[in-house]
Parts: sequence; C-alpha cells; structure tokens
Amino acid sequence: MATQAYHNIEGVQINAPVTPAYAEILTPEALKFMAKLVRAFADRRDELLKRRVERQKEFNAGRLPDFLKETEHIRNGDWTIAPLPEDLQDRRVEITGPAGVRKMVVNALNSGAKTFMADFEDANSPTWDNTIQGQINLRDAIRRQIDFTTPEGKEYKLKDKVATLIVRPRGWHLDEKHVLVDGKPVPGGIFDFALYFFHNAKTLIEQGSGPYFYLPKMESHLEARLWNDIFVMAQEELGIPRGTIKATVLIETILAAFEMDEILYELREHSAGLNCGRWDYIFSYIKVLRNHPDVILPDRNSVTMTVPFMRAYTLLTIKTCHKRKAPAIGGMAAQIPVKDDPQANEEAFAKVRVDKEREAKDGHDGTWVAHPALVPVAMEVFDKYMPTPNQIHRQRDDVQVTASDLLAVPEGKITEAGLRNNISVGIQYLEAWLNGSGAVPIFNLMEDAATAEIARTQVWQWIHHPKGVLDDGRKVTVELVNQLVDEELQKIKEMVGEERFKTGKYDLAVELFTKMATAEELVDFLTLPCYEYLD
Ligand SMILES: CC(=O)SCCNC(=O)CCNC(=O)[C@H](O)C(C)(C)COP(=O)(O)OP(=O)(O)OC[C@H]1O[C@@H](n2cnc3c(N)ncnc32)[C@H](O)[C@@H]1OP(=O)(O)O
Ligand SMILES: O=CC(=O)O
Ligand SMILES: [Mg+2]
Repeated sequence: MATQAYHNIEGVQINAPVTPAYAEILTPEALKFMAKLVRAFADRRDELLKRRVERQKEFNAGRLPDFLKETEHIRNGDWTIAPLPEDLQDRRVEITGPAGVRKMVVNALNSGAKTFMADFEDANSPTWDNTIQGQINLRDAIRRQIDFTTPEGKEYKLKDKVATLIVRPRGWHLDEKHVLVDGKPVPGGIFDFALYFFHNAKTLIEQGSGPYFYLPKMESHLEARLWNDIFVMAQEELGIPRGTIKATVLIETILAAFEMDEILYELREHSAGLNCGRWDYIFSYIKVLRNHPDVILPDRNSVTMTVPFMRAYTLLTIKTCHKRKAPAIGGMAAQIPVKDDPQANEEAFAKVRVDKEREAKDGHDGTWVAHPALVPVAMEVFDKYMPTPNQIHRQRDDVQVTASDLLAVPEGKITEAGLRNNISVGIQYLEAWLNGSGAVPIFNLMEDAATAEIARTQVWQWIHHPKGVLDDGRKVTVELVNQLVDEELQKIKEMVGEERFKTGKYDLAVELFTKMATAEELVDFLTLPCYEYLD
C-alpha cells in the first residue's frame, strides 16, 4: 500500500493511498477541521469507552441496568426538543444503504422514500476506499453531479425530487486506522462527520435542507453530550448557526433504552428524535446481560418485535419521543425481495407489511426499509394509518414500561437449525465484510453488521451459558460448533461454487468467526478484530 503523509498539516498523517479524487475530499482545510475536532474531543471519546468497560464489569458482577437516579429531574422535567426543519417533518419511509456504493446512493435517493440514510456504520465495510468513496458519492449527490452510465449502458440519473439525505457516521468504538492525528488513529465517527460536514453543510443549507445525521450504538447520555459538543464546535468553526445540525439517535443498546429522555435532552437543540435500531438492540441485550444466569435468548428468528422486551422498548421510545415533541422512527424488517420465487416474494412482502402496520398503529412517525422495492409497501401502510406528516401529537400516556419489562427474558427454543443458521450467516457475512461489502443478502434476508453480531454472539452465549441447550437435549459446546462449522462451510462451498470459494476469504472468515464464538471473553464488536484485516 502506498503511504502518503500529509506533512503540510501538522500532526496529520494518512497511511493510505490518496488519489487525485480522494485529495478533493482530503483537502488541507478539511483535514485541519477534522484534526481540530479530534484534538478537542478524542480524549473524551476514549474516556467514554473506558466507562463502557467499567459499567460492563458491574453488569457482569450481577447488577441490572436501571433508570438513573441522578437524572430523575430530566425525566420528570417539562421540556421539548427544538422545532424540526421542514424536510424532517414527514419521514414516513426512510431507505438505508451503504454510502460507498455509488449506484445505490442514486437508487436510494430516487426510491420515493422521504429520506435516505447513507451509512458508514452497519451497512458499510469501512475499507479506506468505501470510506472515502462514500464521501465522494455524498458530495456529488448533494451537488447533483452523481449521474453516470455503466460500461453496459445502464444510466443512473437523479430524479428532480429526491429523498432528504441523512448520514450515519461510525459508532464511538471504531477508529479510522488510516488517519492519525498526533500519532493516534482518529475516532471513525468524528472522521466521517467532520469530512461530510465540512464539505457539505453550507451547500445543504443553501438548498433549504441541512446537515442531518443518525447517531449509532450509543450507550449513555454522556455519549450523546459528546456528540452535542462536537456539533456546537463544528457549527462555530464554520460560522453556521447553532442548532442547524439535526441528529436522530438510534436506541439500539439496552443501556440507551434506560436513558432515552436524557439522550434527547442532551441533544435537544440538535435532536431529530430517536429510532429503534432493533438488530443492534438484540445484540446489546445479549452482550450486556451475558453473565446473568437467567438471561438467554432462543433462536435468532424467534426474537421478533412482538416478544415482550422488544415491545416494551419500542413503545417506550414512542412515548418518550412524543412527550418531547420528537419523532420516533421504527426499524428495519430484514426481509428483502426474493428473486425468481413469486410466492416466497409475496410472503416476504407480507411480513414487512405486518411489521410496518404494527409500527404505524403503535405511533411510530416513520420506518426503515432495506430495498427500493419495499418503499411502496411501507408507504402504503403509513399513508393509511398516518394521514398527517407525523403523529408526534399522539401521546402514549397509556404505555407504562418498567425496568423489568425492558429486561424480560423471552421464551423459545434453541434448535440445531438455529445454531446452523447463525454459523452459516456469521461466516458468510464476515467473508463479505472482509471483501468490502457491509450489507448482503443471505438466505433471502438482509444481513449487516448488526444482524451478524446477533448470529455470532448467540453462538458464543449458547456455548458459555449453562442454559445453552438444544431442544433435543444436547448442550451447545465448542466441539459441536466446530463440527457444524465444518459442515456449514461445506454447504457454503457447494452453494457459491469452487471458484468463488477459492478466491474468497472463507478461511479467514471461519478463523475469525470460530475465534469469536469460542473465546472465553465475548469480543465487544465483531468489527474490531476484523478491521485489522481490512485495507
Ligand atoms: C440493522 C441496520 O442497521 S439496517 C440498515 C443498514 N442496512 C442496510 O442499509 C441494508 C440496505 N440494503 C442493501 O444493502 C441491499 O438491499 C441488500 C444487500 C440487502 C440486497 O441487495 P441486492 O442483492 O443488490 O438487491 P437486488 O439485486 O434486489 O437489487 C436490485 C436493485 O436495487 C438496488 N438496491 C437494493 N437495495 C438498495 C438500497 N438499500 N438502496 C439503494 N439501492 C438498493 C440494487 O443496487 C439494484 O440496483 P440496480 O438494478 O441498479 O443494479
Ligand atoms: O441500526 C439498526 C439496527 O437495527 O441495528
Ligand atoms: Mg445498528
């Protein structure tokens, strides 16, 4: 790999190729801006990550998450978030997809969805190329200079009316290893935010929109405070009025569910509400409560949105948001179109419809879809049940959710089929991610970093937990998992063919998967050890 050090900007070093196109993003001014934010806030990010570790030690020792005593006054206080801008009033359907895939950016913006969340997180494998190409794509899309024709002659051209753009930077746990400030890798979230904001905020404002963000995987209101402080400084630096940035926080950790009011409060000048990131939420539930002898989840496909702890969390999100005049956006159904099988396709669409109906009736102000073909499905449902741009006016005072409701352990079986599915999906997903694809279709479902986290964490939990027993009475063990890994790998080989298997990264994917599933300690995020292998 070529190495380029940006010696002209003191303390900033880039250990990756900088092509002329990349240099348009990595300009001296943009890097200075990024470095200023990093210098101001990276230490606090590090402290907050240490705090996560300390809190986990307490949960491992038997403590259960609960609402915070010291912030009771915020939960009981009478306050609301600042008014929402015009183009974030109606978010009934939001499409998501990786920022780094140019044609998907065009397709998503053209999809008919109200907004498009361009992703540097769950749907993105953070290779250097994906990261910088993502920034290029977004810059070009905003300036309507993204149209192109493939060598096969297929045209990608933005329609007149496109979705409002929202960008999801990486979570606090991830670094951008290719860029160092004062010798240390920069927090990936600050890197993604800073470059996008620097290049586009003013243009977006001139267009009547604004710099809008989704903030992933937070575990406390102190982490939200950090984002808020970054926003304040970033706006000041560029001479943009405070409060222009709007950010929607994903409630996708069990710990954040206990701090929803506090998170909205920290960001109240910059808040665009909350979203139910259901897949990471399930992952976080397993991770945080991993040492608790009563907590074990059944097969991944039986942890649905209607199990009590998931229902409690989504209803509490709606209630909390609406009390604060904030939108409560729903989550992602994993079904995607099934090619060449109309019946299976109709079944998949029906599942999405049911999911969206429940969300709209509950009071969500919008929802997510993974594929353009699902935009009309979700749109029809929300048009039917939500005639107004949003339903923030619907107070859900009838909803009463306690700490034990949020923690309630669902019933269900652990089966060999469920174990095999987790193994196969885990390996296939890791292989794709290592090859630079962060979202992929596997067995007709959308899989991304969050859904794959559940797969590998379940295998770990079932091995390590005394109740990790299959419905036929067999204990899940390292030996059983190793045996099934071999068998599932063989099936994958048959499915993808000899050539693809040989040229793929299956050996590495199996090694990483098996290590994470069988290690004594649970790895915090699968993306951390795997990132070492990304270019
Ligand atoms: C847990 C969470 O965080 S959810 C949010 C993060 N996850 C995501 O964003 C996943 C988004 N979805 C996707 O990435 C894709 O839909 C996948 C990978 C699941 C399936 O993709 P494919 O196999 O390419 O789907 P398919 O072949 O049906 O695509 C048909 C067309 O739709 C496009 N398309 C599919 N999904 C999307 C999308 N989300 N955004 C834009 N375009 C899309 C494809 O690029 C393709 O375009 P083309 O005809 O111009 O070539
Ligand atoms: O980011 C969304 C999720 O479900 O995880
Ligand atoms: Mg997520």
